[in-house]
Amino acid sequence: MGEIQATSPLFRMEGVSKRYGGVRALESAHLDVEAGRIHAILGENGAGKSTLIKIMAGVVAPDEGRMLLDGQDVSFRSPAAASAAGIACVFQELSLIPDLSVADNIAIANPPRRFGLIDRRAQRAIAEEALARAGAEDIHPRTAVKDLPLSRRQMVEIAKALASGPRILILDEATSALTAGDVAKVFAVLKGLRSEGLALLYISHRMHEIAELADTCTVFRNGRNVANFSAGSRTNSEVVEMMIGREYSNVFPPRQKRTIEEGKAPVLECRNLGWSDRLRDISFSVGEGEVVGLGGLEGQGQRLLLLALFGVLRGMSGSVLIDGAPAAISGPAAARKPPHSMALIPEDRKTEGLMLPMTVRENLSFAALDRVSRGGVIDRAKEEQLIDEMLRLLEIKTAGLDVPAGALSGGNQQKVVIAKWLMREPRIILLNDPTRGIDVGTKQELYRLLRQLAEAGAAIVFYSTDYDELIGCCDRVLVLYDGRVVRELEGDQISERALIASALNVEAGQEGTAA
Ligand SMILES: Nc1ncnc2c1ncn2[C@@H]1O[C@H](COP(=O)(O)OP(=O)(O)OP(=O)(O)O)[C@@H](O)[C@H]1O
Repeated sequence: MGEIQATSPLFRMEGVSKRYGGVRALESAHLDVEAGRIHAILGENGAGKSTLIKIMAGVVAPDEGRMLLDGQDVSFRSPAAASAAGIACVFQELSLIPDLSVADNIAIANPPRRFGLIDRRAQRAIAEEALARAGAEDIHPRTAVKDLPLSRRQMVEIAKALASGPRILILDEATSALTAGDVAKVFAVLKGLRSEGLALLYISHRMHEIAELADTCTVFRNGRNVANFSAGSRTNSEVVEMMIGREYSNVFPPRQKRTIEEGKAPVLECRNLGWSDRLRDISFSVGEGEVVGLGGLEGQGQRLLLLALFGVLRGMSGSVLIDGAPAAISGPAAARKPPHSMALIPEDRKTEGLMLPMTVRENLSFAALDRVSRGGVIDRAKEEQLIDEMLRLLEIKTAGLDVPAGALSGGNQQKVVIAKWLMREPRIILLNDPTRGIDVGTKQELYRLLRQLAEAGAAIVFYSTDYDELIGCCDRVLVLYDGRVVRELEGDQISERALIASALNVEAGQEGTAA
């Protein structure tokens, strides 16, 4: 249990609970937050982390318990009330309005006025200062948010939080959409804010981020705070065990030594794929049972390559062969169906993967319609059995099958997306950085599942921004740079060092900037 400080902390939460219907999202939670410290909140998907911070940020009202700021009881009826008290939040889902400019978004809650009108000049100055404080001075305040890539939008989000002049800054997986360069910048900014005396709450599933940033850690499990300790005083495995409440062993399943049958065509082969100047002369093949990784810095063509294979891009040059025969994949609908039987597991569950107002059952059974219906009639027993299997395999935590997908925690929503695709039993599985926001325990299950699918004959292409994942999961890794494959690493050659060196394309000495 957490040690309680003798002096009163900047912020304290005592015995806070929150239930959603029958689900206990938070159960008698206790938390002390100190000024000048970075406090990591850890826990598996659905442990209650987002609920905790939504309560702190005035988004959700607790059912019971109290909160104290500077030793005084506080309760926030709205996000504006929490913000006025000095609590700002950067959520994992972006809150910016795409059609407005960066400056409008930053000042939206409190625009500066002059003679009753919005003072554009003052607004721009506020935005410039906030962007500079967030280490994003390169973003122009007049740019429309919709014209910025996701990682830059996230920086605007951080600037927006800083513009309210918070004493407590909460970041809920705020770095999961950032490029490595931006993450390094954000970390420097956060450390600077710490030395200015801000209290920071940091939620992330990435253990190396916690190790680098945090001073204090609190672990939540099933809505309760189960441990509180100084960062660095526990090993990673110990921390994970606290999170998942069971023993934790090696994350990655052993890599298989594969022997490809002579004369057998690879399941998937691309020859000289090109698309505008963004994909250039890409050739590779994936055999039955193989997991081939795509590595490199973000934005080097990896996502486009997956879209190209899935039939989304028009006007591609080169050819794709499946089982040795030229494949004419006219679009995603054709890609999904036999004989191709492809699946593309997306990273962005909100726009590509899930129908949030629909129930978990509807989301899942819709995907597997071909497998659960015969002659146009849905076999309910079969549907139930398939869905059950997936819920168990991926440890999806939901109050039931008939709740809307939008009521699941972020990580659990992503698991439903993965389940949805895997239920179709695809033969070619394309994964687009699918484990963002997924807790370490479930990642382990996912890696095992991928291995099993490969062993059952699937061919897998796995793009990941997480080096550990490429090292642990893949038989080979193709590193992309500026739309080309610049290196192919195999077996034990796949190391962090090799991946980083080839990602920067240092050996080839090629000039260029990463997008
Ligand atoms: N609006 C809601 N309606 C119903 N249940 C909810 C709602 N919001 C959260 N829950 C449930 O509360 C529990 C805690 O969810 P919460 O989002 O706090 O988890 P989390 O620790 O942030 O997870 P993740 O790491 O996946 O983001 C989950 O079981 C979730 O399904």
